Amino acid sequence: MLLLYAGSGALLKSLVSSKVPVCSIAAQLSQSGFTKRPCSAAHFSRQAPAASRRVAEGSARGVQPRAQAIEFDLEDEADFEEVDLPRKSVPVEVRCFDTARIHVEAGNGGRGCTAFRREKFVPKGGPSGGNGGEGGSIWMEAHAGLNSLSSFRRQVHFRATPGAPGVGSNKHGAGGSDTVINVPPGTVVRVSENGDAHVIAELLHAGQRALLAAGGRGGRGNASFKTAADNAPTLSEHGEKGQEMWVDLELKLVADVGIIGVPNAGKSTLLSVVSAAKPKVAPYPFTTLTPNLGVCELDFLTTVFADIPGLLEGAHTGTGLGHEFLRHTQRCRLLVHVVDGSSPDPIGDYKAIQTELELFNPELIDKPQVVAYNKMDLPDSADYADDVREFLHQQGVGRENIVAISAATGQGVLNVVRRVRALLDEMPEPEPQPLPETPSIRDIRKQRSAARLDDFTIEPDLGGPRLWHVHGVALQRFAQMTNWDYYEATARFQRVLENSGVSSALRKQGIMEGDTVVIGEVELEWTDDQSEQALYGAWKDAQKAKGAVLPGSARWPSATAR
Ligand SMILES: Nc1nc2c(ncn2[C@@H]2O[C@H](COP(=O)(O)OP(=O)(O)OP(=O)(O)O)[C@@H](O)[C@H]2O)c(=O)[nH]1
Ligand SMILES: [Mg+2]
Repeated sequence: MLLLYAGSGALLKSLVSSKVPVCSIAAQLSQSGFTKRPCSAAHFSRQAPAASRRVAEGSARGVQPRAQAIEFDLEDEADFEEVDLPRKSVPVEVRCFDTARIHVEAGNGGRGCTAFRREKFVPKGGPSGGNGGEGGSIWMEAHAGLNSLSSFRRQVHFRATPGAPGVGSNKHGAGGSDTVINVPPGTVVRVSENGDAHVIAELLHAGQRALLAAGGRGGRGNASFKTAADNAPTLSEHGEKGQEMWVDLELKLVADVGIIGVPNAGKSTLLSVVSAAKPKVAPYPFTTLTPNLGVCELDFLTTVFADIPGLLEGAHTGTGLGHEFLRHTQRCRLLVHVVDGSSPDPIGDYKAIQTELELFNPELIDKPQVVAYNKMDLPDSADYADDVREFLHQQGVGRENIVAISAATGQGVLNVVRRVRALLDEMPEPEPQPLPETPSIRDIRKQRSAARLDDFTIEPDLGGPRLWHVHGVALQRFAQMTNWDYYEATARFQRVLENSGVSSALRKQGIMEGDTVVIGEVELEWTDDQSEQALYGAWKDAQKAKGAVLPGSARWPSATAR
């Protein structure tokens, strides 16, 4: 025969009423992350005497016992039939409340224009194509009114608008508009490159902004290519592509005090008493799924409290979303550990949470802690307060840091706040953390233009159709911005291939007539004939194959005259 003592959790209640065998209850509970008490028979036997004594004492005093005992007959096979219980899992909405992965795409630059000034009495008016506008950028801003990343469940992709194309009469295109993504203060932004994640921004204070993706540069119009040698160029560029990437967001709340404890201990109730916050309070575990913040004012000093969702045994391994919840404690200067006095084993609860803190991050256990022994208004809790206090003292917790409270009636809550304030005052002011430098658009542009055209690598792929991949940041951008509709642009690209050493490197590696050279998204066919006629012929054929009408006219100085 085995005794199972069930506490006040809704899950336990449902299991208790369904009278499921102990083994399947244990399996169900551990599956659901509830690895607490009912895990092993050994644990039951340790708890059982104390709990039955308390139940008996409670009934003697006419108190409704909060723990129920159910008997299972190990001999009776009927008790061991498999029962199909609905699997309790953590609700879906918590899955991404403090981490999120989003895709940001800045706007492309606008296309440059090829145009010539045509005006009565102004013969040979010259090139007048304007430049394209810059693409909009993506910014991230910390917003004081937010406390979770849950909005990113609904929206994952963020785009900024592209720049407008340039037009004739030297009119430049308008810039695209920026997109600002609001996040709660305490958000860390990471980018993964080749499996390595590095922080690109950390938004700690409301109003702080960081650039995530810079918009592309506008393409130059033909007026920009006018030189003494070529005063009527037909050449213009496409706009540069805006940066795009997947970024990982992680929220680590910024609060002075973190309220921690097992589920249902009364953490949210405590927050609602010490501050004007109105978190949901309910008599079942996991009422709180996203941390709540509250501001408490005492002696003209404000303290920010964070009510962290309940932690379970095994939280450091991620059980019951432990990682997500524990992460929030990292930035708190001090912890208030709420112990549920009405729990069958308050000391076990305390120890379990301390172990989880230590296993998650040993620094957490060194944070100053105030232990709030809660629910003192209940007779059971009050009876065991002294035992618990003595135990905590033996564990090294200073007597002044153990406060018996009743969050529901407000008894002792002021003492908690006073103690918290005293500890905070004793602590040195936190040094302002150096924020990671977030590059400005100018920095990003500088960085991009620092890339050199002769900095490239060649990767042959001769297995099937003979391909030669040429990798190089500057070269790929050059290919992307080249407007192949104009012969002059094609000829310019050809010159760049020669001058940067790509052509000679390809020749050296044994490229053959008809092979394909891939540069970014552009594919070119290799021919050994490097004469201008051959290049023009190839360009003209490509344009015809595209069905493009060759630009220009008999009056317009263009390649069609050739
Ligand atoms: N009698 C009594 N009940 C309390 C006290 N504090 C909290 N409770 C009750 O305990 C239950 C749980 O309270 P919550 O504040 O939601 O507990 P929590 O720790 O935030 O729970 P989770 O968010 O689920 O982790 C509620 O029914 C509260 O009314 C108290 O001091 N005395
Ligand atoms: Mg709560």
